[in-house]
Amino acid sequence: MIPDISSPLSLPLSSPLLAVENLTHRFGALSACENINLQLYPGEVLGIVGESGSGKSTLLNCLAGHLAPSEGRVMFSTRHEGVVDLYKISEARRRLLSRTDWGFVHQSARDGLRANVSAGANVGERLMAIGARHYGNIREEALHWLDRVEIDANRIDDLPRHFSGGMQQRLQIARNLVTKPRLIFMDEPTASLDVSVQARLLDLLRQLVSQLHVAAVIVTHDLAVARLLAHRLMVMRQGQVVEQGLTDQVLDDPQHPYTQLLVSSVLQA
Ligand SMILES: Nc1ncnc2c1ncn2[C@@H]1O[C@H](COP(=O)(O)OP(=O)(O)OP(=O)(O)O)[C@@H](O)[C@H]1O
Repeated sequence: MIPDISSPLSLPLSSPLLAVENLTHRFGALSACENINLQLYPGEVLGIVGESGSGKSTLLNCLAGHLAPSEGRVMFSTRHEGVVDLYKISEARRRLLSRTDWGFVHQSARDGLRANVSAGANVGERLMAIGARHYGNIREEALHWLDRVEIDANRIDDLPRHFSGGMQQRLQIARNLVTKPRLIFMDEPTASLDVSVQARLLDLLRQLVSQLHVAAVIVTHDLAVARLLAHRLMVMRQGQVVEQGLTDQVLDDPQHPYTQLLVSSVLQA
């Protein structure tokens, strides 16, 4: 039988892009996340959900190379150099990987954009950081990405602060995708937006992730966001993973009492 390579279920046929082994991070005596194991395959979207303080952002920061775990390893399959242990390579190599192989979309555009340079420069400078030098090509590529995130070409020279919240998030996405990463981390990418703006951004994210076959780890407290974007879900509580599985399975037939509570509280809202 020919395997269906379009299905996320067939992804484990390739090797993982990211493999996390027994990861723990402590802040003093507090275990913010504990003994986490996960694998993420190319093109797969993993949602991490849980209430405030459950350890989602700590885990995301450990995965994205921002925060060294107290224990355990984060193995990443790089484009050119095989599998590396993220915290055994130099800070400079980790920084380069974060520009070439992955991206990070922050909850607040303030953390993910440079406020004092234009929209075009926000996108273009990521290309320059990986060696692009030809001004015409950089501007053309920036225009292409502004178009992909539905920002009008005549806004290319505007500063991000003159954009609406939704446009700023779309610009942040363009800035991240311009270097064609294979993995993108997102920390509550829609949480700061109005509901109608959220819907448009979610639709765009869903399209881009699937068209570009980019893997993603998305942290959200919003189960509707998780349902729309994630193939697989991990539910965290007090630093531990209490349940994981395919998104529809976890949300439609939650097994752990905590997940049942999360799902039922949304239904009641
Ligand atoms: N820099 C820090 N120093 C000390 N404790 C921290 C630090 N960052 C987070 N914590 C603690 O670690 C635990 C997990 O926090 P974390 O921010 O990862 O949770 P979260 O699920 O992302 O929450 P939220 O949804 O509110 O962002 C919390 O108890 C938090 O108070």
